[in-house]
Amino acid sequence: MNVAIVGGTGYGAVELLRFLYNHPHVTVVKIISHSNSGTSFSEVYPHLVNIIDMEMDSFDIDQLAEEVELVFFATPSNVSKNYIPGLIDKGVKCIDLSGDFRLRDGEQYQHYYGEEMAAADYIVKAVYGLSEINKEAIKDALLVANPGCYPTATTLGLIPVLSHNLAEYQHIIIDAKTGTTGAGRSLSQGFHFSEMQENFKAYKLGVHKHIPEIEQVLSDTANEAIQVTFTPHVVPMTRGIMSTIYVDLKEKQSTKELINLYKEFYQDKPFVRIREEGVIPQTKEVYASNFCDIGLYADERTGKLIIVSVIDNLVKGASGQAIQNMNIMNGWDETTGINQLPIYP
Ligand SMILES: NC(=O)C1=CN([C@@H]2O[C@H](COP(=O)(O)OP(=O)(O)OC[C@H]3O[C@@H](n4cnc5c(N)ncnc54)[C@H](OP(=O)(O)O)[C@@H]3O)[C@@H](O)[C@H]2O)C=CC1
Ligand SMILES: CC(=O)N[C@@H](CCC(=O)OP(=O)(O)O)C(=O)O
Repeated sequence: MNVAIVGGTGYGAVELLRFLYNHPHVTVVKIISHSNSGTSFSEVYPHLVNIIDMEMDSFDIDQLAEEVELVFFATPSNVSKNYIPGLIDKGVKCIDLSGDFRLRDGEQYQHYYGEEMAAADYIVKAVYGLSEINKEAIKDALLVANPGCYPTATTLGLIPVLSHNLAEYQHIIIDAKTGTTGAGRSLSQGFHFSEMQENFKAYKLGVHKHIPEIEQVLSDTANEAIQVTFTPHVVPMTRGIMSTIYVDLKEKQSTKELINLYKEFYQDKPFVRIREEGVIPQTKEVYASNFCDIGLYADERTGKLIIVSVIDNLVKGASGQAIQNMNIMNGWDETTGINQLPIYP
Protein backbone atom coordinates (compact mmCIF):
# COMPACT_ATOMS: atom_id res chain seq x y z
CA MET A 1 0.00 0.00 0.00
CA ASN A 2 1.34 3.44 -0.91
CA VAL A 3 1.19 6.06 1.83
CA ALA A 4 2.27 9.67 2.35
CA ILE A 5 3.38 11.64 5.40
CA VAL A 6 2.56 15.32 5.90
CA GLY A 7 4.66 17.35 8.34
CA GLY A 8 7.78 15.81 6.89
CA THR A 9 10.53 17.31 8.96
CA GLY A 10 8.97 16.89 12.41
CA TYR A 11 9.67 14.24 15.03
CA GLY A 12 6.38 12.43 14.43
CA ALA A 13 7.23 12.05 10.73
CA VAL A 14 10.77 10.76 11.23
CA GLU A 15 9.48 8.27 13.79
CA LEU A 16 6.80 7.09 11.34
CA LEU A 17 9.55 6.53 8.77
CA ARG A 18 11.67 4.54 11.23
CA PHE A 19 8.89 1.97 11.49
CA LEU A 20 7.40 2.17 7.98
CA TYR A 21 10.79 1.60 6.34
CA ASN A 22 10.62 -2.04 7.44
CA HIS A 23 6.85 -2.49 7.19
CA PRO A 24 6.18 -5.41 4.82
CA HIS A 25 2.92 -4.05 3.36
CA VAL A 26 3.64 -0.33 3.04
CA THR A 27 5.77 2.01 0.91
CA VAL A 28 6.12 5.69 1.76
CA VAL A 29 5.96 7.29 -1.68
CA LYS A 30 5.59 10.92 -0.61
CA ILE A 31 6.88 13.06 2.21
CA ILE A 32 5.18 16.45 2.28
CA SER A 33 6.99 19.40 3.82
CA HIS A 34 5.75 22.99 3.83
CA SER A 35 9.17 24.34 4.85
CA ASN A 36 11.53 22.05 2.91
CA SER A 37 9.85 20.90 -0.29
CA GLY A 38 12.47 20.18 -2.92
CA THR A 39 15.01 19.17 -0.26
CA SER A 40 16.15 15.59 0.23
CA PHE A 41 14.87 14.04 3.46
CA SER A 42 18.38 12.90 4.42
CA GLU A 43 19.64 16.46 4.13
CA VAL A 44 17.34 17.35 7.03
CA TYR A 45 17.97 14.06 8.84
CA PRO A 46 21.55 12.95 7.96
CA HIS A 47 21.24 9.76 10.04
CA LEU A 48 19.12 8.45 7.12
CA VAL A 49 21.61 9.24 4.34
CA ASN A 50 21.63 6.56 1.63
CA ILE A 51 18.48 5.15 3.20
CA ILE A 52 15.77 7.81 2.77
CA ASP A 53 17.08 10.35 0.27
CA MET A 54 13.66 11.01 -1.27
CA GLU A 55 12.97 14.61 -2.21
CA MET A 56 10.16 16.16 -0.18
CA ASP A 57 7.14 17.67 -1.95
CA SER A 58 4.64 20.39 -1.31
CA PHE A 59 1.00 19.47 -0.66
CA ASP A 60 -0.95 18.66 -3.82
CA ILE A 61 -4.28 17.04 -3.10
CA ASP A 62 -4.86 15.65 -6.61
CA GLN A 63 -1.42 14.09 -6.77
CA LEU A 64 -1.89 12.51 -3.34
CA ALA A 65 -5.31 11.14 -4.28
CA GLU A 66 -3.78 9.59 -7.38
CA GLU A 67 -0.74 8.07 -5.71
CA VAL A 68 -1.62 7.01 -2.18
CA GLU A 69 -4.31 5.17 -0.27
CA LEU A 70 -3.54 6.65 3.12
CA VAL A 71 -2.01 9.85 4.48
CA PHE A 72 -0.49 10.35 7.93
CA PHE A 73 -0.68 13.91 9.25
CA ALA A 74 2.12 14.73 11.70
CA THR A 75 1.40 18.46 11.73
CA PRO A 76 0.79 20.90 14.60
CA SER A 77 -2.73 21.61 15.88
CA ASN A 78 -5.12 23.47 13.61
CA VAL A 79 -3.43 22.39 10.37
CA SER A 80 -4.85 18.99 9.35
CA LYS A 81 -8.48 20.18 9.69
CA ASN A 82 -7.85 22.29 6.57
CA TYR A 83 -6.60 19.36 4.47
CA ILE A 84 -8.21 16.14 5.68
CA PRO A 85 -11.81 16.81 4.55
CA GLY A 86 -10.66 17.21 0.94
CA LEU A 87 -8.69 13.96 1.06
CA ILE A 88 -11.54 12.02 2.67
CA ASP A 89 -13.88 13.31 -0.06
CA LYS A 90 -11.50 11.84 -2.61
CA GLY A 91 -11.51 8.46 -0.85
CA VAL A 92 -8.05 8.76 0.72
CA LYS A 93 -7.89 7.43 4.29
CA CYS A 94 -6.22 9.65 6.89
CA ILE A 95 -4.59 9.13 10.26
CA ASP A 96 -4.13 12.38 12.13
CA LEU A 97 -1.46 12.51 14.85
CA SER A 98 -2.63 15.98 15.90
CA GLY A 99 -5.64 16.83 18.02
CA ASP A 100 -7.80 18.39 15.27
CA PHE A 101 -10.38 15.59 15.13
CA ARG A 102 -10.22 14.15 18.66
CA LEU A 103 -12.82 16.23 20.49
CA ARG A 104 -16.52 16.09 19.71
CA ASP A 105 -17.44 19.32 21.48
CA GLY A 106 -16.78 22.42 19.39
CA GLU A 107 -16.84 24.78 22.37
CA GLN A 108 -14.19 22.75 24.15
CA TYR A 109 -12.08 22.68 21.01
CA GLN A 110 -12.33 26.46 20.66
CA HIS A 111 -11.43 26.90 24.34
CA TYR A 112 -8.39 24.59 24.43
CA TYR A 113 -7.11 24.89 20.83
CA GLY A 114 -7.94 28.57 20.30
CA GLU A 115 -9.66 28.09 16.94
CA GLU A 116 -12.87 26.78 15.47
CA MET A 117 -13.18 23.01 15.29
CA ALA A 118 -13.08 21.08 11.99
CA ALA A 119 -16.34 20.79 10.05
CA ALA A 120 -18.91 18.75 12.01
CA ASP A 121 -19.47 16.34 9.07
CA TYR A 122 -15.87 15.19 9.40
CA ILE A 123 -15.76 15.17 13.20
CA VAL A 124 -18.52 12.54 13.16
CA LYS A 125 -16.53 10.47 10.69
CA ALA A 126 -13.42 10.48 12.89
CA VAL A 127 -12.76 7.39 15.02
CA TYR A 128 -10.72 7.98 18.17
CA GLY A 129 -7.70 5.74 17.67
CA LEU A 130 -7.05 4.30 21.10
CA SER A 131 -6.19 0.96 19.51
CA GLU A 132 -6.77 -1.34 22.49
CA ILE A 133 -10.20 0.11 23.25
CA ASN A 134 -11.67 1.07 19.86
CA LYS A 135 -10.37 -1.72 17.64
CA GLU A 136 -13.74 -2.62 16.13
CA ALA A 137 -14.54 0.95 15.05
CA ILE A 138 -10.99 1.54 13.79
CA LYS A 139 -11.31 -1.42 11.39
CA ASP A 140 -13.83 0.48 9.25
CA ALA A 141 -12.55 4.01 9.76
CA LEU A 142 -11.79 6.42 6.94
CA LEU A 143 -10.34 8.91 9.38
CA VAL A 144 -8.55 8.05 12.62
CA ALA A 145 -7.91 10.72 15.23
CA ASN A 146 -4.79 9.32 16.84
CA PRO A 147 -4.85 9.98 20.61
CA GLY A 148 -2.58 12.44 22.39
CA CYS A 149 0.44 11.12 24.22
CA TYR A 150 -0.72 11.89 27.79
CA PRO A 151 -4.26 10.63 27.09
CA THR A 152 -2.88 7.33 25.76
CA ALA A 153 -0.84 6.58 28.89
CA THR A 154 -3.54 7.90 31.22
CA THR A 155 -6.67 6.33 29.77
CA LEU A 156 -5.06 2.91 29.25
CA GLY A 157 -4.17 3.10 32.95
CA LEU A 158 -7.65 4.08 34.10
CA ILE A 159 -10.13 2.32 31.82
CA PRO A 160 -9.96 -1.18 33.42
CA VAL A 161 -10.75 0.01 36.95
CA LEU A 162 -13.40 2.50 35.79
CA SER A 163 -15.14 0.11 33.42
CA HIS A 164 -15.42 -2.45 36.24
CA ASN A 165 -17.03 0.27 38.36
CA LEU A 166 -14.50 -0.28 41.14
CA ALA A 167 -13.39 3.35 41.53
CA GLU A 168 -15.07 6.68 42.25
CA TYR A 169 -15.50 8.68 39.07
CA GLN A 170 -14.58 11.99 40.65
CA HIS A 171 -11.40 13.22 42.39
CA ILE A 172 -9.10 11.49 39.90
CA ILE A 173 -5.64 13.06 40.00
CA ILE A 174 -3.20 12.61 37.12
CA ASP A 175 0.39 13.65 37.72
CA ALA A 176 2.20 13.21 34.42
CA LYS A 177 5.74 13.78 33.16
CA THR A 178 7.06 13.89 29.63
CA GLY A 179 10.42 14.07 27.88
CA THR A 180 11.24 17.06 25.69
CA THR A 181 10.43 15.45 22.31
CA GLY A 182 6.81 15.87 23.39
CA ALA A 183 7.18 19.50 22.40
CA GLY A 184 8.23 18.66 18.83
CA ARG A 185 11.34 19.69 16.93
CA SER A 186 10.92 23.42 16.52
CA LEU A 187 12.89 25.63 18.83
CA SER A 188 11.43 27.43 21.82
CA GLN A 189 13.08 29.18 24.72
CA GLY A 190 11.78 26.90 27.46
CA PHE A 191 13.32 23.84 25.81
CA HIS A 192 16.90 25.07 25.35
CA PHE A 193 19.46 22.75 26.91
CA SER A 194 20.32 25.37 29.50
CA GLU A 195 16.66 25.81 30.46
CA MET A 196 15.94 22.09 30.61
CA GLN A 197 18.96 20.33 32.07
CA GLU A 198 18.94 19.87 35.87
CA ASN A 199 15.37 21.14 35.77
CA PHE A 200 11.85 19.82 36.29
CA LYS A 201 8.82 21.97 35.55
CA ALA A 202 5.05 21.83 35.67
CA TYR A 203 3.21 23.61 32.86
CA LYS A 204 -0.22 24.51 31.45
CA LEU A 205 -2.05 23.83 34.72
CA GLY A 206 -5.80 23.85 34.06
CA VAL A 207 -5.41 24.80 30.38
CA HIS A 208 -3.72 21.81 28.76
CA LYS A 209 -5.54 20.55 25.64
CA HIS A 210 -5.36 16.98 26.90
CA ILE A 211 -7.74 17.73 29.79
CA PRO A 212 -10.91 17.62 27.63
CA GLU A 213 -9.53 14.65 25.66
CA ILE A 214 -8.92 12.57 28.79
CA GLU A 215 -12.31 13.59 30.19
CA GLN A 216 -14.08 12.65 26.94
CA VAL A 217 -12.57 9.14 26.91
CA LEU A 218 -13.22 8.51 30.61
CA SER A 219 -16.78 9.87 30.43
CA ASP A 220 -17.49 7.55 27.49
CA THR A 221 -16.14 4.65 29.57
CA ALA A 222 -18.18 5.49 32.66
CA ASN A 223 -21.29 6.75 30.85
CA GLU A 224 -21.19 9.69 33.19
CA ALA A 225 -19.42 13.07 33.06
CA ILE A 226 -15.97 12.76 34.60
CA GLN A 227 -13.67 15.63 35.45
CA VAL A 228 -10.02 15.13 36.29
CA THR A 229 -7.19 17.08 37.84
CA PHE A 230 -4.28 16.89 35.39
CA THR A 231 -0.81 18.35 35.94
CA PRO A 232 1.77 17.81 33.17
CA HIS A 233 5.48 18.22 33.81
CA VAL A 234 8.47 18.23 31.52
CA VAL A 235 11.66 16.50 32.65
CA PRO A 236 15.14 16.51 31.10
CA MET A 237 14.95 13.30 29.10
CA THR A 238 14.42 12.85 25.37
CA ARG A 239 11.60 10.30 25.24
CA GLY A 240 9.05 8.90 27.61
CA ILE A 241 5.90 9.67 29.54
CA MET A 242 5.03 8.54 33.03
CA SER A 243 1.47 9.10 34.16
CA THR A 244 0.97 8.55 37.89
CA ILE A 245 -2.74 8.39 38.64
CA TYR A 246 -4.54 8.50 42.01
CA VAL A 247 -8.09 7.21 42.21
CA ASP A 248 -10.39 6.40 45.16
CA LEU A 249 -11.47 2.76 45.31
CA LYS A 250 -15.15 2.20 46.12
CA GLU A 251 -14.36 -0.83 48.24
CA LYS A 252 -11.25 -2.43 49.60
CA GLN A 253 -9.31 -4.28 46.90
CA SER A 254 -5.88 -5.83 47.15
CA THR A 255 -3.09 -4.99 44.71
CA LYS A 256 -3.07 -8.63 43.64
CA GLU A 257 -6.79 -8.63 42.80
CA LEU A 258 -6.44 -5.48 40.73
CA ILE A 259 -3.38 -6.76 38.89
CA ASN A 260 -5.36 -9.88 37.95
CA LEU A 261 -8.24 -7.73 36.74
CA TYR A 262 -5.90 -5.61 34.57
CA LYS A 263 -4.20 -8.70 33.18
CA GLU A 264 -7.54 -10.14 32.18
CA PHE A 265 -8.70 -6.84 30.66
CA TYR A 266 -5.61 -6.61 28.45
CA GLN A 267 -5.02 -10.34 27.94
CA ASP A 268 -5.19 -10.27 24.13
CA LYS A 269 -3.59 -6.82 23.75
CA PRO A 270 0.01 -7.35 22.67
CA PHE A 271 1.24 -3.85 23.52
CA VAL A 272 -0.06 -3.50 27.09
CA ARG A 273 2.01 -5.20 29.77
CA ILE A 274 0.83 -5.37 33.36
CA ARG A 275 3.58 -5.63 35.97
CA GLU A 276 3.61 -8.04 38.89
CA GLU A 277 2.99 -6.89 42.47
CA GLY A 278 5.81 -4.70 43.77
CA VAL A 279 7.17 -3.91 40.29
CA ILE A 280 6.59 -0.39 38.97
CA PRO A 281 7.48 0.26 35.30
CA GLN A 282 10.06 2.87 34.30
CA THR A 283 10.12 4.92 31.09
CA LYS A 284 13.39 3.30 29.99
CA GLU A 285 11.64 -0.07 29.91
CA VAL A 286 9.44 1.03 26.98
CA TYR A 287 11.98 3.34 25.26
CA ALA A 288 11.53 3.47 21.46
CA SER A 289 8.86 0.72 21.62
CA ASN A 290 5.09 0.63 21.23
CA PHE A 291 4.49 -0.81 24.70
CA CYS A 292 2.38 0.72 27.42
CA ASP A 293 3.46 -0.76 30.76
CA ILE A 294 1.26 -0.42 33.83
CA GLY A 295 2.06 -0.96 37.51
CA LEU A 296 -0.48 -0.87 40.34
CA TYR A 297 -0.48 -0.31 44.08
CA ALA A 298 -3.66 -0.40 46.15
CA ASP A 299 -2.95 1.60 49.29
CA GLU A 300 -5.12 -0.12 51.87
CA ARG A 301 -4.38 2.65 54.43
CA THR A 302 -5.91 5.44 52.31
CA GLY A 303 -8.22 3.46 50.04
CA LYS A 304 -6.52 4.86 46.96
CA LEU A 305 -5.30 2.97 43.93
CA ILE A 306 -2.05 4.32 42.48
CA ILE A 307 -1.61 3.53 38.78
CA VAL A 308 1.72 4.11 37.06
CA SER A 309 1.52 3.98 33.27
CA VAL A 310 4.53 4.51 30.98
CA ILE A 311 4.88 4.87 27.21
CA ASP A 312 7.32 6.31 24.72
CA ASN A 313 5.56 9.54 23.69
CA LEU A 314 6.80 9.31 20.10
CA VAL A 315 5.83 5.66 19.66
CA LYS A 316 2.74 4.46 21.56
CA GLY A 317 2.01 8.16 22.17
CA ALA A 318 2.12 9.06 18.46
CA SER A 319 3.69 7.27 15.47
CA GLY A 320 3.65 3.67 16.76
CA GLN A 321 -0.02 3.81 17.68
CA ALA A 322 -0.74 5.48 14.31
CA ILE A 323 0.84 2.47 12.55
CA GLN A 324 -0.99 0.08 14.89
CA ASN A 325 -4.21 1.79 13.73
CA MET A 326 -3.21 1.57 10.07
CA ASN A 327 -2.62 -2.18 10.59
CA ILE A 328 -6.07 -2.56 12.16
CA MET A 329 -7.72 -0.56 9.33
CA ASN A 330 -6.16 -2.93 6.81
CA GLY A 331 -6.83 -6.21 8.59
CA TRP A 332 -3.11 -6.85 9.16
CA ASP A 333 -1.74 -8.19 12.43
CA GLU A 334 -1.70 -5.09 14.63
CA THR A 335 1.94 -5.60 15.60
CA THR A 336 3.20 -5.57 11.97
CA GLY A 337 6.23 -3.32 11.63
CA ILE A 338 6.10 -2.08 15.23
CA ASN A 339 7.08 -5.09 17.29
CA GLN A 340 10.64 -3.93 17.96
CA LEU A 341 12.02 -4.46 21.46
CA PRO A 342 12.54 -1.45 23.72
CA ILE A 343 16.08 -0.04 23.59
CA TYR A 344 17.80 -0.73 26.91
CA PRO A 345 19.81 0.65 28.59
N1 LIG B 1 5.98 14.73 19.84
C1 LIG B 1 5.14 13.94 20.51
O1 LIG B 1 5.52 13.28 21.47
C2 LIG B 1 3.72 13.85 20.09
C3 LIG B 1 3.21 14.63 19.09
N2 LIG B 1 1.87 14.56 18.77
C4 LIG B 1 1.31 15.43 17.78
O2 LIG B 1 1.77 15.06 16.49
C5 LIG B 1 1.90 16.21 15.67
C6 LIG B 1 3.34 16.28 15.18
O3 LIG B 1 4.19 16.42 16.32
P1 LIG B 1 5.76 16.54 16.18
O4 LIG B 1 6.21 15.81 15.00
O5 LIG B 1 6.33 16.22 17.49
O6 LIG B 1 5.90 18.10 15.92
P2 LIG B 1 7.10 18.85 15.19
O7 LIG B 1 6.96 20.27 15.58
O8 LIG B 1 8.37 18.14 15.42
O9 LIG B 1 6.73 18.68 13.65
C7 LIG B 1 5.58 19.17 13.05
C8 LIG B 1 5.89 19.42 11.59
O10 LIG B 1 4.73 19.94 10.94
C9 LIG B 1 5.10 20.83 9.91
N3 LIG B 1 4.41 22.10 10.10
C10 LIG B 1 4.66 23.04 11.03
N4 LIG B 1 3.82 24.09 10.87
C11 LIG B 1 3.04 23.78 9.82
C12 LIG B 1 1.99 24.46 9.17
N5 LIG B 1 1.56 25.64 9.59
N6 LIG B 1 1.40 23.86 8.12
C13 LIG B 1 1.80 22.66 7.68
N7 LIG B 1 2.81 21.96 8.28
C14 LIG B 1 3.41 22.53 9.33
C15 LIG B 1 6.60 21.03 10.00
O11 LIG B 1 7.20 20.18 9.04
P3 LIG B 1 7.42 20.67 7.53
O12 LIG B 1 7.90 22.07 7.60
O13 LIG B 1 8.43 19.72 7.02
O14 LIG B 1 6.11 20.56 6.84
C16 LIG B 1 6.95 20.52 11.37
O15 LIG B 1 8.23 20.01 11.42
C17 LIG B 1 1.51 17.40 16.54
O16 LIG B 1 0.16 17.73 16.35
C18 LIG B 1 1.75 16.89 17.94
O17 LIG B 1 1.02 17.57 18.87
C19 LIG B 1 1.06 13.66 19.36
C20 LIG B 1 1.52 12.84 20.35
C21 LIG B 1 2.88 12.90 20.81
C1 LIG C 1 6.48 18.96 26.39
C2 LIG C 1 5.26 19.29 25.61
O1 LIG C 1 5.03 20.43 25.25
N1 LIG C 1 4.48 18.28 25.29
C3 LIG C 1 3.30 18.45 24.50
C4 LIG C 1 2.74 17.09 24.25
C5 LIG C 1 1.40 17.13 23.65
C6 LIG C 1 1.29 16.62 22.27
O2 LIG C 1 2.19 16.59 21.50
O3 LIG C 1 0.09 16.16 21.97
P1 LIG C 1 -0.97 16.61 20.91
O4 LIG C 1 -0.95 15.57 19.91
O5 LIG C 1 -2.27 16.67 21.60
O6 LIG C 1 -0.62 17.96 20.35
C7 LIG C 1 2.28 19.32 25.22
O7 LIG C 1 2.19 19.25 26.45
O8 LIG C 1 1.51 20.03 24.55
